[in-house]
Order: sequence, then structure tokens, then C-alpha cells
Amino acid sequence: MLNTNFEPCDFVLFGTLGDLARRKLLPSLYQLEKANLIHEGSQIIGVARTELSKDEYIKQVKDNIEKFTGETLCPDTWTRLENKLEYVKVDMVNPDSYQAFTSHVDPDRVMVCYFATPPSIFGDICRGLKAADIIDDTVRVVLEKPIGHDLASSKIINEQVAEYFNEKQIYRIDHYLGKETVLNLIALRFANSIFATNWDHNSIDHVQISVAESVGIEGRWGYFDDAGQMRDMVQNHLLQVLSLIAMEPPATLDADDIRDEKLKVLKALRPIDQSNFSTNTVRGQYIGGFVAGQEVPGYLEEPDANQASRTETFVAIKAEIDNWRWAGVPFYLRTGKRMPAKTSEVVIYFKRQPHNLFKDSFANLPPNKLVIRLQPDEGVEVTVMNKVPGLNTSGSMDLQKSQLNLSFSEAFSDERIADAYEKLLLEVMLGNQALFVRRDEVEQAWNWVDSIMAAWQSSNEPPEPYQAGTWGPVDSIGLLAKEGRSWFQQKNLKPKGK
Ligand SMILES: NC(=O)C1=CN([C@@H]2O[C@H](COP(=O)(O)OP(=O)(O)OC[C@H]3O[C@@H](n4cnc5c(N)ncnc54)[C@H](OP(=O)(O)O)[C@@H]3O)[C@@H](O)[C@H]2O)C=CC1
Ligand SMILES: O=C1O[C@H](COP(=O)(O)O)[C@@H](O)[C@H](O)[C@H]1O
Repeated sequence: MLNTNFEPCDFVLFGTLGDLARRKLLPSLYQLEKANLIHEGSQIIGVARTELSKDEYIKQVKDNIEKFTGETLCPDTWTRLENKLEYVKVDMVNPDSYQAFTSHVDPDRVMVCYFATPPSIFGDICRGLKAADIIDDTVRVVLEKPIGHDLASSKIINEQVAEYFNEKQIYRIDHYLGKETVLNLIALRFANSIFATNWDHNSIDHVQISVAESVGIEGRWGYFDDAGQMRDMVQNHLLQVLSLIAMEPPATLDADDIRDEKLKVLKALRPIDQSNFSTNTVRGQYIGGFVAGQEVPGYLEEPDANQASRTETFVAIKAEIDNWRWAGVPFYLRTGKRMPAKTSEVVIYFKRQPHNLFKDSFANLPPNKLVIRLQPDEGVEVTVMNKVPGLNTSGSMDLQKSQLNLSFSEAFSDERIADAYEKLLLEVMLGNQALFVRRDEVEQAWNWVDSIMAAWQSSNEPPEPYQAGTWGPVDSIGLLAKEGRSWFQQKNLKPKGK
């Protein structure tokens, strides 16, 4: 993963006036500039179809950065960033209009083209770049998720881009791969022999991956209703996290070594189809309720809602990985909107001790748990049993469950936790693909998800309602309860928006 390619580049942001660019990408570029991580010779070229002067664009960028970072801008950082900004109006579906932008880019340096646009025009952008004769080996393209709607449509998009760029030039974003705590999964697993040697079916009973959101669909009915929680979260973020937890040790931290191992996990996922979906999946849709004491509407009462929608806003799945390491170890996945709090964690439940020496104080010794808090309150916690200090006359040893707790904000209080997009934008500028998803991974993930969605569709059953502000439909509790297990519950959670 080591890379010293810190060199000037032309960073071209297609869709610079859109929601993602305003909320995430431009604020992340500001933070990178603040940390002196954008080469002084680089420039940032915003592209959209609206007529704007450079000054108007710069003003919009400044307003958005202030709004979405919530910071008063550092004058020196802003001046450096402002001097790098340029705006070009391009109608991205018209190849002739790309000439407008050739005079702004330097053919002798790396060009990063970030496609923050609907995926339906990724192919048009590639064609336009070709028409303007600015494609060569130094161009990198960044593709936003979701890549397609299913396997077939993702193949079409991937093919369209592959006509112009080879896989080494393509950076597919999954912003979970830029989260510090997700990256830490690699460190935790492979830099600590205590975990590395206990990471399989001999030691682990089951794994839970939960990504709960307290927000609803944030005014994105059009996009979300077409996608649903399965395509929006499971196909990408949850399966990427699962792959990092379950993969074999890669030979090195090079991009393809890691991606080869993740792909093997995705290929080993046991198919869920019409024959087994009802015992292995639960889907839900929120109805009105209360989140953080505030009344919120149900999914079908959201603005622009189609009352007949059967789109799922919650998914729980029991996934199984058919390989040597994970035989018999369920991976329970759960994600939903309008849950009581925004909280994501991976919980590894180790197996119980084979024999209980402490029956007098603990009839059932609880299993050790490794809790990896992805967000918020990022950290790692191990639940252990220990002796309660003190003397007694009974001859028994009193035990107590305790936590070994590493909180990132306490342990690294001098370090700011960077937003995932900051990390990913930096990596693409450095030309490191390790944190980006390869085409075969995306397609394999779609393959698994498509089969579940087809089974749901053929069943013709609606999603199970759950009240906003709860942890999802009752059946999701049953998914674990029928196997004598229960979902991990974080304590002291504070509801928090996006
Ligand atoms: N928003 C989010 O939170 C997330 C978004 N994504 C993905 O990021 C991508 C962008 O999403 P988002 O920002 O929400 O989308 P928006 O619709 O808000 O923005 C799209 C941008 O693309 C430009 N655009 C669209 N069509 C054309 C065209 N024919 N010619 C020129 N410009 C065009 C628009 O320009 P103009 O403003 O001038 O009309 C606008 O700047 C999508 O692929 C989405 O799935 C992924 C994760 C989260
Ligand atoms: O990609 C997406 O992710 C967000 C959740 O991301 P997080 O970093 O806030 O956990 C989700 O709300 C959105 O619907 C989805 O498109």
C-alpha cells in the first residue's frame, strides 16, 4: 500500500454542483488542503451543465464548504484552495461540448476524473473525454456507487467504461472502505496474533455486522425507492465489511492482493434463493414513529411517496460462507433506516469455554466478544471475565464481566478522524487502488444480492412493517432467537443524523 506518488494532478469533478459534491467531496478537498495533502501544483476543475462564472462557482464552493464542514474557514487554506479552482460548463451527454474543457487541463500530468453524476451518463462522459482526445494512461476515473441496479446493468456500465479505460485506471468508490475503523479491521486482524490465530470456526461462534441509521431517506425518494436498503447498503458497504472480516490474509497490502482475497469470500457466500430466503432473510419498511423523541413519518408518508411501494428500508440476513475457515459460522447482517440511533458495529462472538470451572458464581459463562465500533464513538472493545477482588468464606471465586475498551477519541485525542471521502480522494490522487472495489467484486456482490431480491419478488409478500425508532421488524429478532442468539445492543446510544 506504500505509495510516494505525491505529484500534481488535474482533479476534474464532474457533477460539481450536485448533492454529493457539495456535501462530501468539496468539503473533503478543503480538509485535504488544510492538511497540505493536495500538491501545490494541482488544480480542481468543477464541471456541470449550469452556466456559471468562475467567481460565482468559487462563491458557491466556499458557501458549501462552510455549511457542510460547520467550520469558519482558515483564510490561508481557503486562499490556497481557491487558487486551484476552475469551473467549466459541459453538457456531459454531448461529446462536442467537451472541447470547452481541454484548454484547462495539462496533458503532461495525471488527470483524475471523478464522476459524481448519475451512473446512466458515465458512458457519455467517457465518450466525451475521448472526443476531446484527452484520454491516455495517466487518466484515472472514479465511479460512484451504486454501479448499476443489478448484475446485468452493472455489467453494462462497467463495459461502457472499460471501452475507454483499463481496470488499473478505474477507482470504484465504496466510502465505507475509507472509514478509519473499517481500515482498522485490517490492522486488527493482521497485526495482532491474539486475533489472527483465533479467527475461524474453531474459535468463533458467529459474527454480527449492524449498520443502523436514524435518518429516513432524506428527501431522496426517487433514488431510494428504486434502490431499497439492499442495493443501497448491503450490496456494497455491508458486503465489503464482511469481506474484510472473512478474507484470508493477503500476501501483501497491494491492491490486487487484498481484492483477490475479498473476491474469494464473495464467491464463497452460500446462495440465498427461493428455497431458503424465508429462513435466512427479513425485510422491513418503516411506519411512522418517534426517533429521539421526535415524531417522524412512515416511509409511505415521505414526500413524493408512492403508496403502493414495497421497497425495503430494513434488511437482516443470515449469511454463510462455504469455505474451510468459516464452515458453520453464521454472519448476521442487519441494516435499516429510521432506527433508534446511528450506530454501526461488527461484533465477533467467540465460542464458550468447553468446561465451566465457575459454576458456583456463573451457571453459564458468557462468551468473549470483540466489538468493533465503526461509528460513532469509534473504538474496539473486548468483553472478558475476571475475578471480583476480595475475600470470602464460601470458597468460590466471584466473577464479573468487564470491558477492555479502546476508544479512538480518547486514545488518539490529538488526531482528527478524517471523513472517509478525504481518505479516498487522497488515495486516488496518489494512485493507490487498494481501497477501491474491483469490477469482479462488484459483479460478484450483485450476483448474490440479485438472487435474494428475485426470491423476494417471486414470493409476492410485502416487507414487514416496523415502527420508526425501533430496531426493525420482530422477525429480525426471530432470525437470531431461533438459533439461541440475540442482536448485540450498544449502550448509551445517542440518536444522530447524517
Ligand atoms: N448524494 C449522495 O449522498 C450520494 C450520491 N452517490 C452517487 O453520486 C452520484 C451523484 O449523486 P448526487 O450528487 O446526489 O446527484 P445530483 O443529481 O445531486 O447531482 C448530479 C450532478 O450531475 C450533473 N449532471 C447531471 N446530468 C448532467 C448532464 N447531462 N450534463 C452535465 N451535468 C450533468 C448535475 O449538473 P447541474 O447541477 O448543472 O444540473 C449535478 O451537478 C450518483 O451516482 C449517486 O448515486 C453515492 C453515495 C451518496
Ligand atoms: O451510501 C450510502 O451511505 C449512507 C450511510 O453512510 P454513513 O457513512 O453515514 O454510514 C446512507 O445513508 C445512504 O442512503 C447510502 O446511499
